[in-house]
Amino acid sequence: MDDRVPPEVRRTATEIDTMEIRGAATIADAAARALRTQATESDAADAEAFRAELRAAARALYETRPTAVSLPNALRYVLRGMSSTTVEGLRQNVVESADEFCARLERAQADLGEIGANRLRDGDTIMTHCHSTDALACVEAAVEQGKHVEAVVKETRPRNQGHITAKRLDELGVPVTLIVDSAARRYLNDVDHVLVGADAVAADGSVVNKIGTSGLAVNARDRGTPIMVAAQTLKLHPGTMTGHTVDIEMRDTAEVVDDETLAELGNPTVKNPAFDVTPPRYVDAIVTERGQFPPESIVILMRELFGEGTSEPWAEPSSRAEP
Ligand SMILES: O=C(COP(=O)(O)O)[C@H](O)[C@H](O)COP(=O)(O)O
Repeated sequence: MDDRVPPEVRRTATEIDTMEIRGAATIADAAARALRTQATESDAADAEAFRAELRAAARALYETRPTAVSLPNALRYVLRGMSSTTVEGLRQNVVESADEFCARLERAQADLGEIGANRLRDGDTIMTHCHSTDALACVEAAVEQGKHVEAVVKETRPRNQGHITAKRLDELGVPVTLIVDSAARRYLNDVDHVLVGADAVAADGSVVNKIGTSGLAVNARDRGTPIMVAAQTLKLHPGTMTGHTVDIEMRDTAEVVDDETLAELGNPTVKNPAFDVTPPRYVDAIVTERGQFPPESIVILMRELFGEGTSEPWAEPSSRAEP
C-alpha cells in the first residue's frame, strides 16, 4: 500500500478486505468516512500534495474488493467535491462531500424502503439471500406500516451472511425460518417474493449479487415467485454503459474448506466466487430510491444520473466526466 496512506485508512481497507465491513452500502459508507478521516488528519504542505494523498487513499480503498460498484461510486462522489486551491479549502471540500454522501446514502435507503414496502402485502412471506441493508429497509418499512411479514432466510454459504439477516429480522419482530441454501427450491412454494440486494446493476438490467442469487432467481421464475431487487442508485454501474463488465471477486478457498480437510479429500481444486450475475429476464423489479423499474429500463435512469460514463475515482478532476 502507498506510504501516503495513513493507518486509519489502511485499517478501513483491511476491514473491507477481510469482510469485517461488508455489504455494498456499508462498504461505500465506510470508504467515504475513511476519505474524510484522511482529509481531516492530512498535514500536506500544499494543495497538490493533499490531492495526491487523497487519490492514494482512494486507490487503497478501491483495491480491496472488486465487485461492489458502490465503492468506486462513493470514492468518485467524495473526490469530485475537491474544487478548492488551498489545503484548508480542500479539507473542507472533502469533509462536506463525505458527510453529504453518507447522509444521502441513509436517506436513499429509507426512501427505497418505503417504495419496496408497497410491494409487500400484509401476511406475505419473503425469501432472502445473503444480507442486504437495502432489502431489509423494505421489510422494516413494511413492518412500520403495520404489515405482518414472515421470512425464509437462506444461510448463504460459505460466509453465512443469512445469520446476520435472521438476527436483524428477529429484531424487527419478523418470524424467521432458516434453511440451507440447497433447500431454497423446496421452500419457494411457501413464499410470496424473493427479496435480495445488489452489489452492482448493469446497464442491461443484469443484477450482480451474492453467489447463488442467479440460481435462486431461475428457480423462483420457474415457480412463478416474483423476484424483487432492492438497490439504491449507488449500485448502478456506470462503466457497463460503455461496454465494461463487472469483475466477479474470487475469494480465498479456505472460506469453503480448511487445509486439513482439503488434504484428506486429495487436494481437489476449490473455487470460491463471491458473486454471480442474474440476467434481467429473471428479475421482476429493481427498487431504487427513485422508484421501481423493470430491469430493462434501468439504463434510462443510469444515463440520467451518470451521463455516458465515468473514469476511475482517483483520476485528475480535469480528466473526469461529471456524473
Ligand atoms: O451480496 C451482498 C453482500 O456480499 P458480501 O457479504 O460479500 O459483502 C449484498 O446482497 C449486497 O452487497 C447488497 O447489500 P446492501 O444492500 O447492504 O448494500
